[in-house]
Amino acid sequence: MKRSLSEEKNNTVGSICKVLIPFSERKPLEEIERLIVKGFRKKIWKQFVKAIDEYSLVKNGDKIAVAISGGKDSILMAKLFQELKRYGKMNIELEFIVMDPGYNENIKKLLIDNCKYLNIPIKIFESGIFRIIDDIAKENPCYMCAKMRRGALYSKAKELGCNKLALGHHFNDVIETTLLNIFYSGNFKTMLPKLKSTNFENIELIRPMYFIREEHIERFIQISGILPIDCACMVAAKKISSKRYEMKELIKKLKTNFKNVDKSIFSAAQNVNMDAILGWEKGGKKYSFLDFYDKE
Ligand SMILES: Nc1ncnc2c1ncn2[C@@H]1O[C@H](COP(=O)(O)OP(=O)(O)OP(=O)(O)O)[C@@H](O)[C@H]1O
Repeated sequence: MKRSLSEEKNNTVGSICKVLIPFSERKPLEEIERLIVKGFRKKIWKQFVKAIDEYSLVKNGDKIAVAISGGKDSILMAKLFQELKRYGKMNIELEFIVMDPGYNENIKKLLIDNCKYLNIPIKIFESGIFRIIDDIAKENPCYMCAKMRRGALYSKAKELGCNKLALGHHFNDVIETTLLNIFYSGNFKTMLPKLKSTNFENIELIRPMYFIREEHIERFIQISGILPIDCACMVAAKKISSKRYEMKELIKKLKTNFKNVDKSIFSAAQNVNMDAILGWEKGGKKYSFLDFYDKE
């Protein structure tokens, strides 16, 4: 029997969805903005600026589409970009884009209300992705959804004349992805801080929250009194998030014995020793250490 999307959501979303309960009423906007550049200067603001500098993510004249899902990460990212424009020396233009995949009314209302309160001028566009995925991608909904979502965001960014698309992935997303790839795909591949789109010319994807830790984002959101969207997926939230959740728990457990284990996982992608690796892929071509063994 075919279940409706709302039934599906009730059945799939549950224990792994972390709901962030605000510590207090929403703080006034000026206080929230001050919190970003003062209270969380070291843990959030400086990390944001560091990623931008270290990986040259933003340049003068950029027009950046800041992708907002309404979750904690992208809400903070939007505010960070506004602060960068306000205080930074860079001359950039910002567009805040929200793709509505078929959110239910309450979720959409919460998203719009949060952005209005935070003075984030969003442009919402509909994609109908949840419905399409529910109909055509029963086997691998998360993969299809992520692909379609990326496509929809790139298209909108291009339509608005942007040369960059910013996503709110953070430090924990990066190391969890690295582990997911090792454990479930048998490859060593991380999430990069920037990449050029192969399908959409002249547009670069950037991840300026690359160094920011999730715990600091959560704390900032809770102190600000914002109630972000959580688990808005209505199709298959549990499938991929449960694996990600597994990685989160594993890292947490490992940290009790070795507190820098997260840093090590992150650094591993910066320190790949090509003299001690069996095989690799570059530009779609596979190589083995044997290809070079007798030539050295
Ligand atoms: N519906 C959407 N509209 C616009 N951008 C989106 C949407 N969904 C995801 N994104 C972008 O992709 C990023 C990663 O998406 P993912 O679903 O993994 O989010 P997340 O880790 O839960 O982060 P967030 O807290 O921002 O939702 C988001 O931070 C956001 O920048």
